[in-house]
Amino acid sequence: MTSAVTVSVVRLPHGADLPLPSYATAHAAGMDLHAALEAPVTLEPGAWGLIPTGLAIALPDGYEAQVRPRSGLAAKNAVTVLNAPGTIDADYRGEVKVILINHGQAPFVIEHGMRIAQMLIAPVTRAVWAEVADLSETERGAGGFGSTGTTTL
Ligand SMILES: O=c1ccn([C@H]2C[C@H](O)[C@@H](COP(=O)(O)OP(=O)(O)OP(=O)(O)O)O2)c(=O)[nH]1
Ligand SMILES: [Mg+2]
Repeated sequence: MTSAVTVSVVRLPHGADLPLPSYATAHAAGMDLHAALEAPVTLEPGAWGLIPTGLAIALPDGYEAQVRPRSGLAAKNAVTVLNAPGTIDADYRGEVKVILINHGQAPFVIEHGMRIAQMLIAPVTRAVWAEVADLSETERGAGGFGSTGTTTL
């Protein structure tokens, strides 16, 4: 059994009729987020929008929530999360919103209750700096951005 953390949640009035996000299968990593809309929203080709979920949450200290695309929307409609993965900070108390972009060639209509993205809860590691004059040497060194080539052989 995967461990679970308790996340406080408030359902805002415009999402009061929607179910809380839930895991679609026994071992799903993400909970699907629903659009909480007073009226349908149309994203024209190339357009993006901030889509409300009707939820405000309080994560435990040491955790974040990540807002990620749903592959079905991407594969079928070229609709994805513009800032993926979106970051929800543990100290954020505003409404969770999803920045959706329509990369497709047809308008995409978002209806109230539509499952538009998924949210993962993940532990956060914070860093402290150790400023030094030189970094340790490695085989890679400063090579990057394709320095190892692109062929499989
Ligand atoms: O997809 C997202 C991304 C962010 N947020 C909320 C929660 C997050 O804690 C807050 C700030 O997000 P971020 O740090 O990514 O945005 P910013 O542009 O740096 O804004 P800020 O200056 O408020 O940190 O906005 C969302 O609701 N959805
Ligand atoms: Mg920020």
